[in-house]
Amino acid sequence: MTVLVTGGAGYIGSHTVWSLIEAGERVVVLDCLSTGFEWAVAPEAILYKGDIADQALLNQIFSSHEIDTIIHFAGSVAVPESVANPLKYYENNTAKSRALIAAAIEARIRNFVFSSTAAVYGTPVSSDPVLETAELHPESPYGSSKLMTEIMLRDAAFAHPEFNYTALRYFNVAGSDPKGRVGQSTAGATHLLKVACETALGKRASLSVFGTDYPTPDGTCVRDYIHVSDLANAHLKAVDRMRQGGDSLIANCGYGTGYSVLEVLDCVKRVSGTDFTVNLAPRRPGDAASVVANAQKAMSELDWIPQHNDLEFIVKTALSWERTLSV
Ligand SMILES: NC(=O)c1ccc[n+]([C@@H]2O[C@H](COP(=O)([O-])OP(=O)(O)OC[C@H]3O[C@@H](n4cnc5c(N)ncnc54)[C@H](O)[C@@H]3O)[C@@H](O)[C@H]2O)c1
Ligand SMILES: O=c1ccn([C@@H]2O[C@H](COP(=O)(O)OP(=O)(O)O[C@H]3O[C@H](CO)[C@@H](O)[C@H](O)[C@H]3O)[C@@H](O)[C@H]2O)c(=O)[nH]1
Repeated sequence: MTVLVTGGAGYIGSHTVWSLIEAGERVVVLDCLSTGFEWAVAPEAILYKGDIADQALLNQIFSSHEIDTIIHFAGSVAVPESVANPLKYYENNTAKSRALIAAAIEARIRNFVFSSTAAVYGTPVSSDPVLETAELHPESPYGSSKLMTEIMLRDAAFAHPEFNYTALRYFNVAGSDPKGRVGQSTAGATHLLKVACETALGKRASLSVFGTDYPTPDGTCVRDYIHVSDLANAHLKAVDRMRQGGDSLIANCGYGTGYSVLEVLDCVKRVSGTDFTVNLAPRRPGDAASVVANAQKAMSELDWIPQHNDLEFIVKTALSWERTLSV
């Protein structure tokens, strides 16, 4: 049995590929390297450079390897970019996922794990950690593009009972491999923790806080930051569960603790020992005020036990990876 990892040269995908290899899995990666890196793919994995919607390439992969599971990370990931260029997101995240799901069903692949997101919730009505059953109100084209894929998976799994999926709704993924092999490497990132680490190390002159008038304790947006290695491990648990006959599942992946933008910046300043310049700026379109996970379902259904629920550890690993990158 072999696992096909789309987007396995990217940030979360490359960490998951390393975890799969360490668990003794055979791994094939499909990645067009638009934001990923060939060097990030564990050497034991076989890399196909190409697009997830390339039917001929998918047929070649399916006929050359005994794929029983697809973990589908490939996609476009930046909320502000999705506001500026929504059709890119509906194409790369929704339309191309449809093509991949269709090919998987055609090839009788049984298990499909999908990278979904907390962005499907928008700002939850209640300030309590959000459950999977909460109403879904994405506030950006990115969130909508991911929700549409979840809906396709739900309907496809209903129509094809032999096809099962797990949609993991990631909260804000951060940090890097504690063994130092991979980390978040794409230049021009918009993610808060990555931008803050770049600023702390002098790669950017300053950082802007987008919005200080949100209905949150300090007026800045609140997010649930999860260490990338814990998230990678949740995928392995999802694969195990599906192989043992577990049916389709949607589960949050976060820690259940919210940090405001200012709290994150304080932590980066403390850990790095740098007092970098922070500018207060207007709100960024597409941002939800506050979203924090209730991850009980992932813990009970997947038997997922997070190991790195500690913002300082997340920041330390993110900083140590950032130091290895020249730009
Ligand atoms: N980073 C986060 O905080 C976060 C949170 C929630 C969900 N996600 C989801 O997790 C997944 C991985 O995100 P990431 O942060 O690792 O991003 P990333 O940009 O580092 O990785 C995406 C990978 O997919 C590849 N790719 C993109 N489009 C492709 C295509 N059409 N065909 C083949 N390969 C393609 C890229 O080259 C890259 O290697 C995404 O689907 C993203 O939406 C990320
Ligand atoms: O320079 C910056 C960058 C970000 N922020 C703020 O920090 C918060 C977090 O932003 P960011 O790190 O960009 O994450 P999100 O917009 O919450 O989206 C991330 O988290 C989602 C899950 O919650 C994923 O689906 C997305 O792929 C991923 O980009 C938001 O309030 C931003 O406005 C700033 O104030 N300044």
